[in-house]
Amino acid sequence: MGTVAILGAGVMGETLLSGLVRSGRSVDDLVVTARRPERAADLVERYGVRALSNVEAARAADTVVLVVKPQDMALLVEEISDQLSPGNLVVSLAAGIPTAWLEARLPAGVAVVRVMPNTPALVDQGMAAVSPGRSADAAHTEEASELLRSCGRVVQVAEKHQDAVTAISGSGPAYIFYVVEAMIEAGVVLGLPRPTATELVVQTLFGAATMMRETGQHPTVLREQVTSPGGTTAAALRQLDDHKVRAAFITAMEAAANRSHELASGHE
Ligand SMILES: NC(=O)C1=CN([C@@H]2O[C@H](COP(=O)(O)OP(=O)(O)OC[C@H]3O[C@@H](n4cnc5c(N)ncnc54)[C@H](OP(=O)(O)O)[C@@H]3O)[C@@H](O)[C@H]2O)C=CC1
Ligand SMILES: O=C(O)[C@@H]1CCC=N1
Repeated sequence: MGTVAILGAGVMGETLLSGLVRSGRSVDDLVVTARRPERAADLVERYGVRALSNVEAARAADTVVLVVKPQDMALLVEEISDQLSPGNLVVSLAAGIPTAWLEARLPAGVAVVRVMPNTPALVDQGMAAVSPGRSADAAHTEEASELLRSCGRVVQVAEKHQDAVTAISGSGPAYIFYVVEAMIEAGVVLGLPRPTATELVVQTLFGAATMMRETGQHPTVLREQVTSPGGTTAAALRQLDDHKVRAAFITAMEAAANRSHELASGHE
């Protein structure tokens, strides 16, 4: 795979960097860039990786991973475009930016793969979806998948589904943390010490997630197993239905997908 440059090593860029290092990738084959010198120095110190300018990194790399915010992408691509040629693979982790948008701003024939990762990659439990652009072949897609497989699972999806993927698994961890926060608050309202409420909720989430993965049973079946007739769970779920929580989740994820779609046209 040669040298991999991670351009814009913030939250997601560092998550990928750490996954590659944990999976045994030599730091000699990795370079990073950052906008702020203190951020670059911090990554150099903690990972032993080289930090370069965007232009130097693009020149040194075989695979260039773009991890700046969608709103910063146009400037970055303009800066590095001259350094790239069809021998390079460009992997974009940005929400909303189509491969065609990048291809139009890069030299003809440069392979582009669009990826939507998520932050649980930090603990090797990431979920990423990859979509090849027009000039990317199966080997390029595999190369991008291998990068993300260093820290979790990878599926390939048609690019038209990437806004939906972004809404579901890209942003997904935030919705789960939001639910966890609400449940912890409920425990506190009910009189539990906050650390106890936190432990109860986090282990319940971990247990429920493990059950879904290990039993392979549909969540509806697992929910029904908890819901005794006339019992406590039924009383709670009725309130969630009365408050249209399921509908709110669907509307929320539609909003996320719409926002992902908007980001390509440079909306602030
Ligand atoms: N966070 C997440 O859960 C996920 C994020 N993504 C995508 O990943 C991308 C990055 O998101 P995230 O990591 O959260 O954001 P961050 O702001 O944490 O990271 C982006 C980094 O890029 C730096 N940067 C901006 N412009 C340049 C530049 N021209 N040259 C070098 N570095 C630059 C920023 O510097 P500075 O610190 O100075 O602003 C920042 O450190 C986004 O496109 C997002 O859509 C995808 C899936 C999940
Ligand atoms: O909120 C965002 O825009 C990014 C993309 C998916 C998760 N975080």
